[in-house]
Amino acid sequence: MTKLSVNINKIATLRNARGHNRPDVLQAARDIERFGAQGITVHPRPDERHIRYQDVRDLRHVVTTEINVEGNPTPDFLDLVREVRPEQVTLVPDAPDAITSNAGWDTVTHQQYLREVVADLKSIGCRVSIFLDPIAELVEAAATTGTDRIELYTEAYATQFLADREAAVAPYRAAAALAGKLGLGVNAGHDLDLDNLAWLHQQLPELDEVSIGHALVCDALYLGLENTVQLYLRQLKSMNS
Ligand SMILES: CC(=O)[C@@H](O)[C@H](O)COP(=O)(O)O
Ligand SMILES: NCC(=O)COP(=O)(O)O
Repeated sequence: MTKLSVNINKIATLRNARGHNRPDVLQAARDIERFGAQGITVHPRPDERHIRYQDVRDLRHVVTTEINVEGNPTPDFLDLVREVRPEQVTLVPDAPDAITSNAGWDTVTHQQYLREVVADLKSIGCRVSIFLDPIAELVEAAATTGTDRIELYTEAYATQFLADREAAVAPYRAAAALAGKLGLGVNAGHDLDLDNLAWLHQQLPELDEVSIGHALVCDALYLGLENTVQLYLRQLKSMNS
């Protein structure tokens, strides 16, 4: 079964635009779970332009499924996850000023560093996932760090999907199969939407979880949050049920 973890960053972006508490990020998380999502993802950035560190602390008392906290393991980030102890931490090598995540880890170059971070996070009970591009040597190097999972960075898939869905998915299918052989779980995320999700899901039987935020929140403006969450869940049903 492939789980849907909804990234609520963009709900916080809207809230922050006015400085009050509308929309209420914690209530949104509760509702998203009630609508059927199996997890809540947040990616607090150093400038706290959307999810704030305090939101992550508060979510710990609200989320009953799983919290997935994404980010670059800076000292502040590591202090936060040590305090909150989310079910999953996804390591993303983004620069402080990145508009959004724009690269995966070079797990070959940063193998030793990642090994230390992974061990630290696993020692406090977090499942760890490493965000990377679908390249065999990156998957192999990730496996040596002790990580539980990888998260395949799907921006390239999403960009190519409409022109050639088979070419778009081929490297992801190979990377997921390799990860499975190496004993790693497989997550995926970035720019997934109602058009491209079902094909990725059908082609990657190893897929444990997708985290989706930007497109899902955009769709919710037109379709409503409950309906939207259920439409995304439906894309993940074909091989699950
Ligand atoms: C790792 C990843 O792909 C997501 O976390 C994405 O970067 C969302 O972050 P933003 O909401 O800041 O764009
Ligand atoms: N890990 C990916 C994520 O959380 C959401 O990415 P996006 O759907 O906002 O592009």
